[in-house]
Amino acid sequence: RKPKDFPPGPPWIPVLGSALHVHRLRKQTGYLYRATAEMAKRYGPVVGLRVGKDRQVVLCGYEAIKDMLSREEFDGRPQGPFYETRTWGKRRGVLLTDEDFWQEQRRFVLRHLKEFGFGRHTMAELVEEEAGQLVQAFQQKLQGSQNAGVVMPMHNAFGVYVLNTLWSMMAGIRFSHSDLELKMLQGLLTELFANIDMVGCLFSQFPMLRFLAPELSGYNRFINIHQRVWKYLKAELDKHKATFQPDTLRDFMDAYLKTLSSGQKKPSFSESQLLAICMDMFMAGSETTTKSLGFCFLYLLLYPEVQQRAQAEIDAVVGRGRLPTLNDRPKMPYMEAIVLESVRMFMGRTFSIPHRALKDTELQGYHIPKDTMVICNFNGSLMDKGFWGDPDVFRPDRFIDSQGSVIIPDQYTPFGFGKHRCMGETLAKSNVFLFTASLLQNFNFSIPPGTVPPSTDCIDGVTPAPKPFQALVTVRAMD
Ligand code: HEM
Repeated sequence: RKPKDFPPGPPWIPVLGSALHVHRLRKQTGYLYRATAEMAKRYGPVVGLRVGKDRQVVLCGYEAIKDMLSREEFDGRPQGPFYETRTWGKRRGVLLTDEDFWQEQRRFVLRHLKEFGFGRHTMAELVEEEAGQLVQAFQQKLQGSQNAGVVMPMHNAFGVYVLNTLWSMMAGIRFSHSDLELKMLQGLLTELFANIDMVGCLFSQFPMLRFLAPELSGYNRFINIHQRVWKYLKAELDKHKATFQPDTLRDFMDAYLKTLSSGQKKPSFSESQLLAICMDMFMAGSETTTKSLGFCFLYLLLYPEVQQRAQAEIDAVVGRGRLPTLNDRPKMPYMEAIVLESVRMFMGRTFSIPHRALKDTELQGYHIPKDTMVICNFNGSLMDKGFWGDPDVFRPDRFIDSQGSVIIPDQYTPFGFGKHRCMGETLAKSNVFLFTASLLQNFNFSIPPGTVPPSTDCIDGVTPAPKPFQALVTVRAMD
């Protein structure tokens, strides 16, 4: 039964709730974010659904999103098999935990990552090092091609470089580009992200399917992928334990191990929690930034004039004699605006991580019972025609005011806000900025001759991915 004064939405039928309606709309529109945006046109910016066992409220307008994200009673994260199976039956990590447990762990992660890289100076060194490696790898691929250039896939060109900036802080590791196991794990994660949604998946909404159809419902694959990531991280943790010295902390893993052995640790600290944090960072950190970069280069191909303006800014501020650094960033508003626009194009096609009402409450005049899942469809804020005017156009200028400075409107919410705000925003933006600026300084990117322009359609999933595309990469002439 629909609770009294619950937000309006499609009818609920026994067992399935509104699942069939959502499924049909998703098929028609191609994407879950579009299906719920369509519902918002009919029912308003706060849509109430039931999908299998889950009571969900989807927010599609900026006012409703702001209202929810800034209120503590919505700071819960969903509970249930989907959110617990990934950490073997107990809620662990920082991405999908809540209340005191999450607060203690979030505080610890932020404090110690600052020490090992989130601090301005170290982060700059790590990101600059990786950007340099990325440029070198492109130079090697182009060696001998003279002016003709090389056609190469661009949608997935950044995975290992992005992961390295984060993993140097977490576990002191820089992965090699020939690390086949890592490539395999990244491939599995991309596959996993394409087969589940932010709001769950078949076996989380209909938990009986775990037993009735474990293969068909994706349950077995979900377990298998998590087991492999877990095993990989556990092997690294074992290496750390074997070489751990409490007086010389090398990275975040060491800092956590020291707390575990201190005898004064709070009950939320455990070895499996350390592994869960690593898994969360591995998942939250690499897929998001890599895909933002994918969208960035997709649009740079489609909007060559944006690429040329960025190159003119890079030449004026940095020149060609050295690579760009994060210190150049304040003097490069157009490049900064490209970062903001790329992340808008990425997150405008998806949702926030789901929240959960911690008690019976109200939102925008509707009753929200305790334990309802509440999720923001960022399409409603980042692609709102009424606000942005031409949301589908890649136009970095929308973030630059008449004085030439960067302005970020409140409506720009891709990292969320409130207490669960993204923990990796600074790192993600630094990566997108420096990887893009370094590549544009040295190369031109264009649509390969004789091919059609790449599609801006994406692959649906937890985070949207650009469809595979290729670019003709040529060395920029020194003039
Ligand atoms: C372009 C890249 C990224 C985008 C667009 C993004 C976006 C988001 C969003 C929307 C949330 C949810 C906020 C909420 O629930 O209210 C989030 C949470 C989170 N992000 Fe990111 N993120 C990015 C990169 C990263 C990176 C690089 C890391 C790792 C360092 C990271 C770690 C996290 C964590 C741990 C959370 C959970 C925070 C919490 O619940 O307390 N993210 N992110």
